[in-house]
Amino acid sequence: MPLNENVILLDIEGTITSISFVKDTLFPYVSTVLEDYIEKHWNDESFQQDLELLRAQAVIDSNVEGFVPISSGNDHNAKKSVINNVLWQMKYDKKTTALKQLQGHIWKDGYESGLLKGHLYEDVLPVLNKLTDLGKKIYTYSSGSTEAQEYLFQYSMYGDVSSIFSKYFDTKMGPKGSETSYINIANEINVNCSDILFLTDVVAEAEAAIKAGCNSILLARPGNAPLDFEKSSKFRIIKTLDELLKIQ
Ligand SMILES: CSCCC(=O)C(=O)COP(=O)(O)O
Ligand SMILES: [Mg+2]
Repeated sequence: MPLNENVILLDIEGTITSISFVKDTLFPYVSTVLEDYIEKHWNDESFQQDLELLRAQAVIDSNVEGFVPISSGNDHNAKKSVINNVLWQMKYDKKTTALKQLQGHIWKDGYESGLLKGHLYEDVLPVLNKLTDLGKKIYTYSSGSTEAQEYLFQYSMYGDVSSIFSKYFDTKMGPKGSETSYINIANEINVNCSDILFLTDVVAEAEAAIKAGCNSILLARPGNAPLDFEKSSKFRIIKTLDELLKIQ
């Protein structure tokens, strides 16, 4: 079966980057520096925009069990409540645009100081370069903000590899489990869904992409959650991106 699609759309965590890098390095970095970051950046325009999103998300979340509210104002209690709300969202690995935007801004310092280096599996760059040579366009779609994605690639363990990617997409296109999000991405890049191959480690995301009319392949990387046998049985499952070149 040839690789017919011209657009390769990649999930990041669990697909081209290890889940361990995200859960054991990126997320703990945020938890560690969060208090200092908020103290230092509270009055910055960029943080005030992040705060506006966090407050809007808090209104949406207010009925969720265990919800941690954000106090109004700019005093110590307000700052403490923001920290506690962010830690609560992170505890449940919430994929809200508000949390993801703030995390991206916090990781920027870590990447620029050299403390963070974006992880990529070793097969990723050689295969993406070959696919690019074959005329394929490479895009990413992650719950991580587009800025967070760009930092990961600019400051990757292989140096700045951001030029391989035509564009990054995040939850501003919609949640990854919703078919509409894939239609939005297709519209953004002016192609039919049938011209997109979406690679992911999450069956629900693959199913949403298929419903939208895209093709989808599942990644089974070491350290990923085991794939549900029945639900994943209708998909091709690959262990590394090398297998994409074999279906040329
Ligand atoms: C762009 S790196 C940060 C990844 C992240 O925050 C995340 O939630 C991972 O989500 P993905 O959609 O890439 O599985
Ligand atoms: Mg993933």
